[in-house]
This record gives sequence, C-alpha cells and structure tokens, in this order.
Amino acid sequence: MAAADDPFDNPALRAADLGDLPLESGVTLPEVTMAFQTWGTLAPDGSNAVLVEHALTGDAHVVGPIGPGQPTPGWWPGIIGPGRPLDTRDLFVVAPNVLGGCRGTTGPASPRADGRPWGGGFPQITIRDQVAAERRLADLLGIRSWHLVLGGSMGGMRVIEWAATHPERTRTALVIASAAHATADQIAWGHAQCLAIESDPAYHGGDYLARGVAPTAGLGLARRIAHQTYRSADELADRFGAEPQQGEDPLAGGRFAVQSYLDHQAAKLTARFDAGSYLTLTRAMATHDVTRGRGSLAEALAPFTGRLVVAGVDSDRLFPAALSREIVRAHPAGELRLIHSRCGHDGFLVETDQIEAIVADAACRPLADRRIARVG
Ligand SMILES: CC(=O)SCCNC(=O)CCNC(=O)[C@H](O)C(C)(C)COP(=O)(O)OP(=O)(O)OC[C@H]1O[C@@H](n2cnc3c(N)ncnc32)[C@H](O)[C@@H]1OP(=O)(O)O
Ligand SMILES: N[C@@H](CCO)C(=O)O
Repeated sequence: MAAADDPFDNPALRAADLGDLPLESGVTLPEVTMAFQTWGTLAPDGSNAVLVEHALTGDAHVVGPIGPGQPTPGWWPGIIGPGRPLDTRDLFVVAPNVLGGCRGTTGPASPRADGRPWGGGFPQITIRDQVAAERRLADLLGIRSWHLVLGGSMGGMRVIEWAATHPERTRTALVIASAAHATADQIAWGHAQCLAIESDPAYHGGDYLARGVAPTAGLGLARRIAHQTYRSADELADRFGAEPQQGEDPLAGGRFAVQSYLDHQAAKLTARFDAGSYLTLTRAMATHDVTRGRGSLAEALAPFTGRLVVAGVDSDRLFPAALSREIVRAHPAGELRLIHSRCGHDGFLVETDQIEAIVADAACRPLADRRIARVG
C-alpha cells in the first residue's frame, strides 16, 4: 500500500490496490484503488477494528486537522481519538473513501488504462459493489471481522449491506439515518438531481473532464435540490422565514435569505466534488435494496447474529424514522434509537452529542452523561 494519489493532498490518506472487481451488473471494473485513513493500532488478532462509512459527499476525513482540501475538522469531529466514542487507546478505526467517489478511490474521474478519465463510461455500481470493494480492503488489512461497522445515510446503506452480505464479519452494525432499501421519494429526488447535471451543456455526456470543463451549474442545482431534502421545513422557516438576503430586495430581483443559503451550499459543494461521482453515487443509492435476491427483509437479515443498532432522526423527511423502525422490526436483535433534531436528515451530522452517545454505546463504551432516547 502507498500514499494515495489524492487530488486533495491529504497526507494521512493511504491507498490499497484491490485488483479487478466484478460488479453486480456483470461488468468487471479493472484495477480498483481504494483510498482510506486509519487511526489507532490493529490488535494482533485483528479483533478491535471499526469501519466508518461516510455519506454521499463525505470522505475519509472523519476527524482531523483543517488543511489543504480539508476546510473542516472532519464531518464527525471528536468521534475518534483517545477517550472519544471510538477510543483509539484500544480501537483501530478505518475510514475508506467510497467506490465511485472522487477522493482517491476509483470513480468516474479516475483514469482508465489509456490514461483518460472514465467520465460517462464509468460503469453503474451498487451499494453491494461498494461493500465488495471494502471487503477486499479488510482482507488486505488482515481484518477478519469488524468489532463495529457504522455510518449515516449512504454510509448506513453500506452498513446494512455489510451485515447481510458478511454477517460473520460484522459483530455490531450501527445504521444511522438510513434504510434497508431506497424509497420512491428518494429515487424521485435523486432523479431530478441527476437530470440537473445531465442537462448542463458542459456535461457533454459525461466527457467534460477530457474537455477541460465542468457542469458546475448542474451540480450546483443538484445540491440545492438535495439540500432542501437534508433540512426540515420548520428549521428553514425558523432560520430564514421569507426574509430578504441582507442588502438585497426580492421585489427588485434580489434573493431571499434562504436562496442565498442554498446558493452558498451549492458553491461549497461544486468547489470540492465531481459531478460524475455525484451521478454515480446517487444512482447507486437509488438501486439500494438489501433484500435483492434474498427474500424478505427478515430473511435478508436472518444470518446476521450480531448486535444491530438503528438510529433515525425524528425530523428527517428524506429517510423518515419509520425506515429505521422497519429494520428493527425485521431483526430479533434490533435496537432503535431516535435522534431529536430540528435539522432533518443532516441531524446525523450536526447533533454531535446525541451521535457521540449512540456511537459510544454501539462501541460498548457508554458516555454516562449523554442523553439517548430509546423508543420502540
Ligand atoms: C472537504 C470536505 O469534504 S468537508 C465536508 C465533508 N462533508 C460533509 O460534512 C457532508 C456535507 N456537509 C454538509 O452536509 C453540511 O456542510 C453540514 C451538514 C455538515 C453543515 O451543517 P450546519 O453546521 O448545520 O451548517 P448550515 O447548513 O447551517 O450551513 C452553514 C453555512 O451556511 C452559511 N449561511 C447561512 N446563512 C446564509 C445565507 N443567508 N446566505 C449565504 N450563506 C449562509 C453560513 O455562513 C455557513 O457557511 P460555511 O459553512 O461556509 O461556514
Ligand atoms: N449532507 C450529507 C447528506 C447526505 O446524506 C452529505 O452531503 O453527504
């Protein structure tokens, strides 16, 4: 393994050569590379390993310093470290960048054998393919079974796939703000986002990188659509109401504050994310179904004999908490947690205290002073 060829210059990132990967579609993706970050030390028997699965536009920078390409101290700052919920005094934490993404793991912006980017020719992948790649990374690292696999949103999709596909290799699964399968609502929102990108004249059928351009307007529109689904209507009403953006007048062509907020979220994403990866990952989420070829949800999860903790956000309109309850009801060892938030789906990123308590509990390291709501 080597330092990753990381477009964002993160010195902590390493890269593993996973070889050719057969996909669910029947296509083989050649010469797959997976970039990942680790914290702590792997026990000689490999028993203390934890797998953190990031969401759609997250990455391996779960925690860490602000630096080149890393404008934040991580998307779950404080979750990993000595004395933290994922305590590196005795746990070994692994965070891979997802297959199909744009942070050093093979994706649409990666070069093919001829050196040109895959672009629109990148094959359709699934959540199950992403887990297949991560299983190879676990093999290379010498991790036979994970102490804990956890993640939110698209990360939670990979967690439940780990439990169903490799039940003997997953001792505790923590699924946060996610689901066992995509819903019509999620597929519909994702469809509009994909069309926004594909309709941008700069998209060029996916070959924009070879032409030295980028469908920034389309990706920005996709993020605006998505971000509304990530936050709750009540939160947006409380924060922005129908107020004009400071210094602007909507009656004279200016923006409302909420428009300016969405424009800002779009600008932040387009500065750090590849449109082809956005399409690939959005389509992978749309095809997510842990029951595919496995019968009912109860049947799909039946081989999993570990601990299954499922946390929903009470104001999440994209992954309603009912989808968490559905998983818990399908498994005899299912435990439900409810995260209270005004922020909707993004509650799994911003409700730090509640997330830390849930993660610490799943890692069998409860933080007694944290409040966890248990329902169901
Ligand atoms: C390199 C990296 O990968 S870093 C990011 C890794 N990925 C992730 O964390 C997942 C993607 N991120 C996200 O989804 C979000 O950024 C979250 C959920 C983490 C942030 O959620 P919150 O902390 O609640 O932030 P919120 O939604 O309120 O947005 C705050 C931003 O909006 C801006 N803002 C607020 N009101 C307005 C307005 N009226 N007009 C313009 N901008 C506004 C703030 O100035 C702030 O800007 P900044 O982020 O550049 O500092
Ligand atoms: N804010 C999260 C939401 C998707 O779950 C992201 O961008 O990854």
